[in-house]
Amino acid sequence: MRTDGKSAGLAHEDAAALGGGRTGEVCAKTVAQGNDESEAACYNDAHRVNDGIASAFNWLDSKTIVTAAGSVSQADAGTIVTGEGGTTNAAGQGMTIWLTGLSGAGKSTIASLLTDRLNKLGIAAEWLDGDELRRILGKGLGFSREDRFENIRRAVYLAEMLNRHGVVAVVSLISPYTEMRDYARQTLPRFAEVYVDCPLEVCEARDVKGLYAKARRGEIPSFTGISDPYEVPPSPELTLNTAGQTPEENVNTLIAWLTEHTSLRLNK
Ligand SMILES: Nc1ncnc2c1ncn2[C@@H]1O[C@H](COP(=O)(O)OS(=O)(=O)O)[C@@H](OP(=O)(O)O)[C@H]1O
Ligand SMILES: Nc1ncnc2c1ncn2[C@@H]1O[C@H](COP(=O)(O)OP(=O)(O)O)[C@@H](O)[C@H]1O
Repeated sequence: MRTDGKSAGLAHEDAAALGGGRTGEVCAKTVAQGNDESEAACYNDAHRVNDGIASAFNWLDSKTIVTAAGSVSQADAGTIVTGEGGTTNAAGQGMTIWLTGLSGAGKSTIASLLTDRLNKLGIAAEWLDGDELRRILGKGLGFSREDRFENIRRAVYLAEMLNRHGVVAVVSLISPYTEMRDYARQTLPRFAEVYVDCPLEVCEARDVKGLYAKARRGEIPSFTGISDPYEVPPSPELTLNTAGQTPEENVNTLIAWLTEHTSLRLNK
């Protein structure tokens, strides 16, 4: 895939090159073997990747020129842009809201609600979730420190691409190491680290996916909080306590923070 800003499209093989599930080698094989059902699944996965990334390009304003060669040029910063979904962003509003915390802390719940709220407020926002990213783009990645870092690198790559076109990226990844989150902070243009704080005992009692029980039985090695570290962020932009508050209260706190500290137009 081109990363020089000259190409606005993502071809099927580009999605595959990102390393996603059936979009990689397996796809090449199934397509070659002419297996219709698997082939359709491959293309669906590739298109999901395409949709996620290409949605960044839905927010280009009316002054944006899309050339026959597929290159784009963005109009002046501050212009209101309208996408198919009816959301609007001003160029230069792209930022990343990075939710970090233990499994079961509430990252996905908050990220999903926040993305919805932003979209309803007319802000183009995309949710990049750990589980989903790993399913589509995480081919071969486990949970060693190196693999987690690679996972974060891929998420940062996508977030940067979305940000470049004014889209707010809402990222929910455990991202357990300070070094990894600092990499994201240094790489992304506008970045807010949100610590989704919940005591391990509460996460374990929730055990949304039954993974803590498995980890305690020794069936999942290197499980964050049980047999692998989680480094509490030393200075996040915001901490949300999910043990004592509802998801809606947490999202209201986040929206209030964004209103005060960013240029997002949230008072509509
Ligand atoms: N060993 C181990 N440790 C932690 N989590 C595990 C593990 N194995 C599987 N899972 C499931 O994978 C989800 C975490 O993926 P992430 O991509 O967010 O992790 S990381 O940022 O790369 O550390 C995590 O999802 P969430 O519960 O939504 O956080 C778990 O469902
Ligand atoms: N304030 C809160 N914020 C987020 N989730 C909460 C909150 N209070 C209770 N929960 C519950 O905790 C669970 C969190 O699960 P999830 O969002 O998948 O966590 P994570 O993505 O961090 O693994 C959900 O069942 C959710 O309903």
